Amino acid sequence: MTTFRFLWKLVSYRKVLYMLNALAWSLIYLAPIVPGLLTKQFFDELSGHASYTLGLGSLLTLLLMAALARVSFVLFGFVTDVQFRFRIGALLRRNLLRHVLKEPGARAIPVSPGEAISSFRDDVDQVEESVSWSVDVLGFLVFAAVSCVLLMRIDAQMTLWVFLPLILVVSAAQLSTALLQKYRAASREATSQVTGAISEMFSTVQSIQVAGAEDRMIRRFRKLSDERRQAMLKDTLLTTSLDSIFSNAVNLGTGLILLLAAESMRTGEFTVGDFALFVYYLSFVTQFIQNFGKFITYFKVSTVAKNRLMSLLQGADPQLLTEHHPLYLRGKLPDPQEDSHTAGGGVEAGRLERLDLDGLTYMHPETGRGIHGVNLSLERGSFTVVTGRVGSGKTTLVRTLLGLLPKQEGDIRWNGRPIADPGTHFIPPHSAYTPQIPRLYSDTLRNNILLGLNADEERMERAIRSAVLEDDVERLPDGLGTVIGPRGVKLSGGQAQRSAAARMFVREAELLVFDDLSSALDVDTESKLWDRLAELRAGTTCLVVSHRKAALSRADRIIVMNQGRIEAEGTLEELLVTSEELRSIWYGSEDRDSDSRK
Ligand SMILES: Nc1ncnc2c1ncn2[C@@H]1O[C@H](COP(=O)(O)OP(=O)(O)OP(=O)(O)O)[C@@H](O)[C@H]1O
Repeated sequence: MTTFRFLWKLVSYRKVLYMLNALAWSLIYLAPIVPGLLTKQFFDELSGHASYTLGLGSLLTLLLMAALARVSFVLFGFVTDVQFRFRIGALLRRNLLRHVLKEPGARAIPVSPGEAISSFRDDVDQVEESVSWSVDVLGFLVFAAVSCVLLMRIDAQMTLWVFLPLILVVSAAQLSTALLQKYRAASREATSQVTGAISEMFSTVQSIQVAGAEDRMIRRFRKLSDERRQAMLKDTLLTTSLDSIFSNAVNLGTGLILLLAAESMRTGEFTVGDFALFVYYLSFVTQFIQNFGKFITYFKVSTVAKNRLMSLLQGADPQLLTEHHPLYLRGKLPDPQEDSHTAGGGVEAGRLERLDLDGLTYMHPETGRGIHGVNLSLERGSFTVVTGRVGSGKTTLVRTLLGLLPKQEGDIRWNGRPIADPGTHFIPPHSAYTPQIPRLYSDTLRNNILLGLNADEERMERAIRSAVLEDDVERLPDGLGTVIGPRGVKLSGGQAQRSAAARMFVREAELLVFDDLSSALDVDTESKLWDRLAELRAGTTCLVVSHRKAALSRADRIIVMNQGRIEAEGTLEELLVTSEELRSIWYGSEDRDSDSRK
């Protein structure tokens, strides 16, 4: 999508507002025409060259009225500008955020969160700036046309000198386009690298301290900051140089006019009023030429911003970014649940009888590893354990099933019905999931478990009991109302995992998917958790990634993964006889389990 088309789509989002804004700024730019003519009249009257007289009082009144009119236009212009800018910026951010939220969870953004935030903030601002300045160009061109006609009628040759700098400015800006884009892209990239590094450092303070890596982190941060300084310097230097070209070209024009005017005035062809009009308009032309130059710069820079925003779409249709949607700036917001249902392609509640995976394939593009041709069937109420060595593809399998990674081949069928978009289907009440590393927020434990769900106390208590969390809740200073710190740092690893399990249980979904839930639990707690799950949620289908005996010994069926494929499957008894891989996991697990008990 070209930058012009991209900006045009944004303009057409609020056409009327844009036109009002353009009208306001055209009037602001046109307004100096009147005081210019009045000033000419004033001087012509004084020097006796006026063809008619208005009188000093009338002239002053008219000048005052012109000034008041301009002030009102400026106020109106600022109101329309702010309203318009806010709306197109909000639309861009809304569309981008919607896309990010709809992307398969594990690949939501292609950059670090810090870099994405910097794009949401700076790139959108840049685009806003460019659209906003476009109305100035319109106003300026109208002013240029009107003042050109007026001045041409007085002295055509001199008029040329007034407008010559404009041609110089446009040519200079055009010539430096490629370089400016390159420098701006580099400075934006360097800024995102720094923002990304700050966000990574803040989120991994503990790991940095434990690894004693403070000095190395600071060195890396210093290097990134240095690179940013250099990139910003080049960018600012070029932008400032362009600015100075713009203003000096205009100063040159002024000098030439003064020389020419002096000559013409001596010969008597040029009145003092004409001179005043030229000088008066020239000051505005100077300001407008600079603004025009700014617009050209912003337009070029917005190409860089547009490309960066598009890269966050990860190959999706670029039109998504400028699609027109309501912003709900006034009144009641629509129910988000309803919205996601209609947008998500239909989430019909449905009791799970049978889930089938047929030839499911996902290879991580970065490593070419993942899962290949996985076939699997889960019956209602079954407890299936996926096991295998580190890196055998267990997590990739459950993430692809849930639509957190986009499947590349294969079919998923829910009660025999193909699921086209797993990402919108495998959510509560169909399924709930606990990832390997639970994500908790700096809020109360209750809010972390509910995440906005409207569940009654009884349901909450059931979830907490299923997750074997009741004793921990009792010991917390404010029970469920205890704030658990950023990313749940006030909880132990096991408590965090069981809180994430409670979050899953409270959703009372048909299918529960656990990815290595029990890795921070002791054997007794884990056993209790599986027992309670069986007792409190009979009929729930469970898919569990684990290598631990507590889970393996309860499994109706075990799937053994090796290098992204299913190597063996069956009951524990069968596999202990037939699968070498399972035997090594089972007996290895014995050592690990006894270690964890020590
Ligand atoms: N985000 C990623 N990008 C690139 N390759 C990945 C990514 N995640 C996993 N892989 C690769 O895919 C393969 C399967 O990884 P996966 O995480 O599914 O294994 P796993 O069996 O769950 O391992 P673990 O027991 O350590 O969780 C591995 O070879 C891994 O290197």
